[in-house]
Amino acid sequence: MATRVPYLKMNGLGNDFVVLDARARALELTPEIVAAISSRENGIGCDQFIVIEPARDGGDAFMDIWNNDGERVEACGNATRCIGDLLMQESGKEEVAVETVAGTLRAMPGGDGLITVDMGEPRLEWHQIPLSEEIRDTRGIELQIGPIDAPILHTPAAVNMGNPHAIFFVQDVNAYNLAQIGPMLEHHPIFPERANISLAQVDSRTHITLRVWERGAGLTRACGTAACAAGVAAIRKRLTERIVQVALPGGELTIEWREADNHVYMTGPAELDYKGELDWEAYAGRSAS
Ligand SMILES: N[C@@H](CCC[C@H](N)C(=O)O)C(=O)O
Repeated sequence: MATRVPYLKMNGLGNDFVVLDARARALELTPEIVAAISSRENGIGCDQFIVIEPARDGGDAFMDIWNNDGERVEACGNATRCIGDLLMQESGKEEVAVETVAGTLRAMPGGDGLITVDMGEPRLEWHQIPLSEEIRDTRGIELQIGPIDAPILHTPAAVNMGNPHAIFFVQDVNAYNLAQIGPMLEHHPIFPERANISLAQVDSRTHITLRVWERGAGLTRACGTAACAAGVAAIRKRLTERIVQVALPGGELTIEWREADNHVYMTGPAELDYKGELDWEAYAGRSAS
């Protein structure tokens, strides 16, 4: 008999997730099953695959995160708002602690139906990003693509928000073919764990426009950790104030890097699209063949 596994389809600014709840029943996941369910061609389709597991360290739940290519990752800002919202609704609490491999993140109401997540401290040292060679100043690392004397893109900032990010500050984010250059930069040898690649356009001291090529997922409508990383990079370069609106193709996030605790706070929407059930054996069988 087929095993029907309930799932939720959620999104944060169009960055979409298949969410499974493994708190009551453990699920035997493999990269192949995750990739099969995440496929937009013959699966359910999502940018990231999220599994809610029992808490391991006194929080409200553990969030296991996979990219749609079937690789497990450390962080996802938009999914943290979604799971935080879910856990708050379920428990009636005003604040919840979402555990991830990168640390425990607090989620709370952000006003106007939005959710705020304390994303913790950005990591800025070259070995924390990580980079494959010692670079003292990660506000602009030595990396360029295109001709040596007329590079197309160069000197990105590097920030780790639980996961690795490179941010290229440009005049016009739409002037580049990110689908073409994103994969090259994601796999550049300077990033031993690969990297999420962003193009950031500073519109004013309180507004950034951002496009993101996500490691393991490609072009997405939004990336929460990239918005945090871009905010941090812009503030470090003294291009913006400590609170910025970051506009992504899917909508806007408010990013605040507080001086008081050195933490980055991200505020934005979390949406439940629908509830479904999937046939586990169909995906497990397909991925085995
Ligand atoms: N969409 C996410 C980031 C997901 C992980 C990323 N692709 C990686 O590989 O690090 C977000 O909202 O932060």
